Amino acid sequence: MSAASLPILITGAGQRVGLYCAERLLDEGQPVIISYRQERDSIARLRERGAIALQADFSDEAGIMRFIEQLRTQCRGLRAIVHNASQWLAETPGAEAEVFRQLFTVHMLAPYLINLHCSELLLQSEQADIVHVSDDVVRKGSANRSAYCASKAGLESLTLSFAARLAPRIKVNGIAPALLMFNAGDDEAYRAKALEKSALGIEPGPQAFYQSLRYLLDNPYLTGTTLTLNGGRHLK
Ligand SMILES: NC(=O)C1=CN([C@@H]2O[C@H](COP(=O)(O)OP(=O)(O)OC[C@H]3O[C@@H](n4cnc5c(N)ncnc54)[C@H](OP(=O)(O)O)[C@@H]3O)[C@@H](O)[C@H]2O)C=CC1
Ligand SMILES: Nc1nc2c(c(=O)[nH]1)N=C([C@H](O)[C@@H](O)CO)CN2
Repeated sequence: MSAASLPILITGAGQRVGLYCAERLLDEGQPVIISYRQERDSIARLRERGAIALQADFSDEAGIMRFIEQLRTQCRGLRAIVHNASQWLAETPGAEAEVFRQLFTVHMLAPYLINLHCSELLLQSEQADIVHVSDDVVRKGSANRSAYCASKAGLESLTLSFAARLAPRIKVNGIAPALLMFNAGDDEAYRAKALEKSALGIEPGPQAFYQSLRYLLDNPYLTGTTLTLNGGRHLK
């Protein structure tokens, strides 16, 4: 079936980067399915534009499997799956194991189970892609967010494994961003320090990410690749 008519699934697209990508795909006439955890005004706007929005909490296996069952009733095939859902959690003292479990579940178990159970939907599309969203911090580790970093490193390993497992019919790649968008609570000192960490010193916004996603979706000769999108952080 022609790729253009089948939807692209973006997980965690109720806000920020995922929402921006969903809006841009809809602008281009691409059908979209999103998952979201919390109800937001953005969800209604996406539905008004024709997107299918499925509520899902990937904090345990049961929630992931409920989403997969819902998804399979909503579409007969998929053009691509973008594993964007993520929590940027630091380990809170005394709750380290629970934080680690949550991060492993959303960043590794959810993509793993969704890929296992939904790759047959991708096989309905002439062009088929899976995109894992990791983090440039995997490159050197993180003293402050070790569990987050480890879970994203595991996701990068899944990129390699699924690329080998699903070739040649399905391409599997990743994007490893550094700072894309600050959060509302980030103060000036934090912002200045974060900008200083890269050679280009900018907050690029979600459009830089979307350009990378477009590249992976449009290029037929890429699989098992994780794109660095970090403003030259590795040069500092
Ligand atoms: N923003 C940045 O500067 C950077 C982002 N990245 C990566 O890029 C991607 C997009 O970043 P950004 O837009 O900031 O991401 P967000 O922090 O906004 O998270 C995206 C969505 O993930 C959803 N989510 C979180 N936990 C769960 C869960 N357990 N089950 C289901 N959904 C969940 C949230 O849903 P809800 O809001 O409904 O709870 C949220 O809207 C992420 O993978 C992130 O790790 C990497 C480096 C830098
Ligand atoms: N799920 C999220 N992951 C990350 C976020 C975020 O807001 N949500 N933000 C970052 C930072 O921008 C970091 O890259 C620079 O300080 C990392 N991951």
